[in-house]
Amino acid sequence: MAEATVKPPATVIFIFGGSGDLNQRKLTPALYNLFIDGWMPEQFQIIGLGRSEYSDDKFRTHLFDGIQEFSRRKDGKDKIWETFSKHISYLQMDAENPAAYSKMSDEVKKFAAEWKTEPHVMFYLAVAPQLVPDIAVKLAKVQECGDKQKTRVVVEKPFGHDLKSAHELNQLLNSLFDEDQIYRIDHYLGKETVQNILAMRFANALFEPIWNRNYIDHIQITAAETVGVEDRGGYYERSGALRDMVQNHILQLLCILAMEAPVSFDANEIRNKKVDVLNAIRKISRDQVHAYAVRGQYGEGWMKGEKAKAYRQEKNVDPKSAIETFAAAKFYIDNWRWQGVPFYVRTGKYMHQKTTIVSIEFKQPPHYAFPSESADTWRPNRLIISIQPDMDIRLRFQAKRPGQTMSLNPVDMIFSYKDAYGAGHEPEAYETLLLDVMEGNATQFMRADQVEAAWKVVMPIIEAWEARPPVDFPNYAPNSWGPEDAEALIARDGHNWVTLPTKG
Ligand SMILES: NC(=O)C1=CN([C@@H]2O[C@H](COP(=O)(O)OP(=O)(O)OC[C@H]3O[C@@H](n4cnc5c(N)ncnc54)[C@H](OP(=O)(O)O)[C@@H]3O)[C@@H](O)[C@H]2O)C=CC1
Ligand SMILES: O=C1O[C@H](COP(=O)(O)O)[C@@H](O)[C@H](O)[C@H]1O
Repeated sequence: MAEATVKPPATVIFIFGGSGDLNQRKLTPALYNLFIDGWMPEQFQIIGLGRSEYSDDKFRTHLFDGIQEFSRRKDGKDKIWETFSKHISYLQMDAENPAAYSKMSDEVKKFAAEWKTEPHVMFYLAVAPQLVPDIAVKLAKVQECGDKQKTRVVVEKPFGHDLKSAHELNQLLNSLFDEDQIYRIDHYLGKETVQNILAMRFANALFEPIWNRNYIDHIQITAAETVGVEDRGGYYERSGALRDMVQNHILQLLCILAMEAPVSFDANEIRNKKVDVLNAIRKISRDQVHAYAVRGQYGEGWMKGEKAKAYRQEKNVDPKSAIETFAAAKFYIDNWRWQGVPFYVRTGKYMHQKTTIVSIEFKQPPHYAFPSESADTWRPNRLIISIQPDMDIRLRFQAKRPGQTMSLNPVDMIFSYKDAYGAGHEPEAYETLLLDVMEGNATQFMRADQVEAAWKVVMPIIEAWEARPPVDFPNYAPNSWGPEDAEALIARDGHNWVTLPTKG
């Protein structure tokens, strides 16, 4: 990340779930990296909240361990950490106890007096979703002690459990806070390569003219993980792959790929363009779900030489669980740009390869003038955007093989972030998004209507699956690409899922 020129205003950051996994793994490492790069405000305090008992020092050590394990910079206990850690403290409180909230107001007042300015206040809700409504109601009272315009509430995913609960949560939050105070976070939107799709599409004249149904045959999005559900069985049993990944991350990616060109980078302009895409996705009727969506659950097996438990054997998982750990679907967008172009998406745990890629496959040239034998090696033009772990963009096109015959074969033109900018300099998604919150930039966050529109897309699938428990679970092995039906979903249309070669 480039060095900061203008820093965000003085800010007190309260992290509900300060003692939790997300804070240790992602949030504090992100704030630490922002600090190293000079992006943190001159005056700031990070206050972790939770019921667990921690002294400030013990809490700092716990977070430092997280930095050592998870941060992109694993710096030792040096001067920078020493300075940074002075800005961290811990407040033991039960979020369900209304009386505890006065301690938060006291903290804000204390820092306002110390810094001689009324600070911005960020409430980051990194807690289980069922706690969010209650905390939000109580926070509305805390904000009354300060300047409403300086208060921001960050809500982690999952945002609701279904359309109804998401709508109710939106109504509640909108009754307590203004929409521009609410930051519904989706960390995929903070990923460098995801943001780069916007740059690629809208800062170049090259792609936009062919970015439509006239030239694009179909689009694929794969978000595959090599990890299983690990110790998140309790959460996952109420979620599943469709709610956990498709409703949010994958549909947001689809929006960025399919949206119309924005007039400006104003938050609402971008969100309007994205919500138009969601609203145009063809509704799948419940009785058509089997033709458009596939679910899977991993059984036991082997993963990279280690024995892997079946999902149904994981901690806090029902031994007869019908929850899917894999989901694939085909969507159509009914508008002028995308009519008839299928968007295939898939995501799963314990897949063969950790990879998030977008593949855009172009149509055949209208006329093939080359010798007929060269047609054997003809492959469609394909643009692959690799989001992680490698960050690159590769364009496949036909080239003439050197020699006296007109012999063609497909080649790749590759833009690699690592080669262009060096490795390890790119900020983590949470760095970008936390800085955006401090700066009051909501462009990469979801608006209420976007979240609900995304739920509307997946609800028929959820309802059909819940109404008809699977008979074939578990139906895929760890270290595979999911159930066979997922191959059939795309093979029926004459295509295959695209993968990149695994690196040595
Ligand atoms: N972990 C991850 O990688 C990701 C997590 N998320 C989301 O972030 C949120 C948090 O997840 P995660 O950190 O994994 O969950 P954890 O279970 O690790 O943490 C939950 C936190 O909530 C706190 N908490 C629970 N009840 C109370 C209470 N009554 N009062 C105060 N604090 C309470 C716990 O603190 P204590 O026990 O000390 O009270 C703990 O700090 C979830 O919504 C999750 O979906 C989203 C993306 C990725
Ligand atoms: O939100 C979530 O995302 C992670 C995958 O994130 P990534 O940045 O590693 O791709 C996923 O493991 C988790 O189940 C889900 O809740």
